[in-house]
Amino acid sequence: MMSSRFSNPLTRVLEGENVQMDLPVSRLVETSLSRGEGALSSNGALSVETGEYTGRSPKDKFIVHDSASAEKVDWGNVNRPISREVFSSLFDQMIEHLENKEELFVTNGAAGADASYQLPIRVINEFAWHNLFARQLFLRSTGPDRDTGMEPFTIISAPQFKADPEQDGTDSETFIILSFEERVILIGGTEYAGEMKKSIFSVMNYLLPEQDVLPMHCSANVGEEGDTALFFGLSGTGKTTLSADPHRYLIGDDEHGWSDNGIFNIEGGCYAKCVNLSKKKEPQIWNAIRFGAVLENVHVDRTTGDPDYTHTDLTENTRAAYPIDNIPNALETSAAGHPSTIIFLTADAFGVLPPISRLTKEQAMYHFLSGYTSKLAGTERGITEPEATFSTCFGSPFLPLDASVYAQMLGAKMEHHGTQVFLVNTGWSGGPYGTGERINLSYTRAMIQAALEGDLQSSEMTTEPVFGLHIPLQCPGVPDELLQPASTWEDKQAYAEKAKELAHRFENNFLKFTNVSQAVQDAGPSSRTAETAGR
Ligand SMILES: Nc1ncnc2c1ncn2[C@@H]1O[C@H](COP(=O)(O)OP(=O)(O)O)[C@@H](O)[C@H]1O
Ligand SMILES: C=C(OP(=O)(O)O)C(=O)O
Ligand SMILES: [Mn+2]
Repeated sequence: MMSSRFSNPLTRVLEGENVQMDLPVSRLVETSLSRGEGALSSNGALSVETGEYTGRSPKDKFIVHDSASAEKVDWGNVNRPISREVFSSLFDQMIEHLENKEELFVTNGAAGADASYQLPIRVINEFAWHNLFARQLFLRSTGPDRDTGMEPFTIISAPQFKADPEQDGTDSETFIILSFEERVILIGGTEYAGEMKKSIFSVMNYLLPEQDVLPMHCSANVGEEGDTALFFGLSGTGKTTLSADPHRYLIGDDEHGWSDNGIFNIEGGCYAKCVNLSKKKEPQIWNAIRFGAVLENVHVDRTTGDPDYTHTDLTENTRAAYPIDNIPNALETSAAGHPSTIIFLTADAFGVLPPISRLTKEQAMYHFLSGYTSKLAGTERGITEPEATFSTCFGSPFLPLDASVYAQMLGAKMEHHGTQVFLVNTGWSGGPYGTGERINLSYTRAMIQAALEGDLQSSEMTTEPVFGLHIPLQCPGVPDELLQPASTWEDKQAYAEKAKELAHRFENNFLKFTNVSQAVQDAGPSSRTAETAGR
């Protein structure tokens, strides 16, 4: 197996007397509490605060530029190169930092529920609650029969270690650095636990395509008939919420692989947004937050210990992390057959996309490449209100390779398996963000149910003129007028203008895709049509 010049200091750290290896959940909770890292809330979950960083720091994320990555990575604003020297110096400093700690917490886990594609991972933390998070979010002990002899990918997360940008060559005191050559991820300066989860996702996005498996930023569930559904979407668009469906079996809430055998979950837990969480609207998630779960930056009443999900005083990006089996109908195998339906979730802050529309094969490719949505407040540093963005494959912050790699794989698989695709707007309607309203969750659920149960197949469709989207005239449980975006806007002229503006954005964004067939290019909106419609 690979022997790296870094493995020795790592082995030294792991053999240190300060290491607490693979503590069970109850001990990790106890230890977090006794170290004063958090408090128990009345539902039994451990509640913690992460200080200044309450969302991801994409601008502080780097990939080491080395012989392994040089030719493979799609370098740019998302995948920013950093030298081996910078990595190696930070690595050495972090090792020293860890060796000086009174206690260290190490969890051995894995990513990828399908044994053929499983990656062993090891997480080294200075905080017990981070180790609890890792234990709950990643796949748990792989067991001796799964011991492939593969060197684990190691996360070293030491938020109290802060870089000195002048000396260390980072952009700030915070850094997330992935080295594919050394199979190490360094995280310093930030306590937001989502960095650990999403950096392993980036690793899987790098490794799986080599094995002919498509990694996907999507949730997944399966119905009684074995009908698998995937829900792609950028953060906050509803992957976790909509995949927790009492009528279907949950496979995973955020990251999956699609191989020739079907789909499998990459993780062992869920990471739900909690803002305005209500027992009535989201009972599965509400009930999943209990002992062993971690509440991150949720306001907890000091007297009663009750979480108050309406508070956003620390951040809008409040989170709950829990093992997937806290959801009653989670599938034990974490795997299912080839998807029959794919749903692209978009939170449209312009308020012009229909709440549900059916996509042709070409439109599906067009929208997958475009990845139009809004960044919602709080998930990334600096985002305070919904901001329109195009995020290729609905997950560009996590894709080390050129987007076309993933898009081509998806196209081929959808074609081969005859997967039907819908675009679902879980964002605004009746006007843009600020004027319109967020589409009611119960309506979104009804539309998705209809799509999955085949009720929209026979429904009559109308073609919306600007984006060429096919909108059902009717959907059980949803008022007809809500289905047609133009009819939800009082000011029709304003609607036409906004639609045109969004169409322009789509067109401008798509200019970068030069290698795409004419049919796919033609499947996008036409701002010329929009001009006519606006007159
Ligand atoms: N129509 C809707 N569809 C889905 N989610 C909605 C809708 N309206 C409001 N929400 C809220 O948006 C958030 C979606 O977050 P989540 O499911 O965690 O997203 P993701 O998993 O994609 O990051 C939840 O807080 C949910 O309550
Ligand atoms: C955890 C994140 O995303 P998601 O909501 O998609 O899980 C994130 O973007 O930090
Ligand atoms: Mn989620």
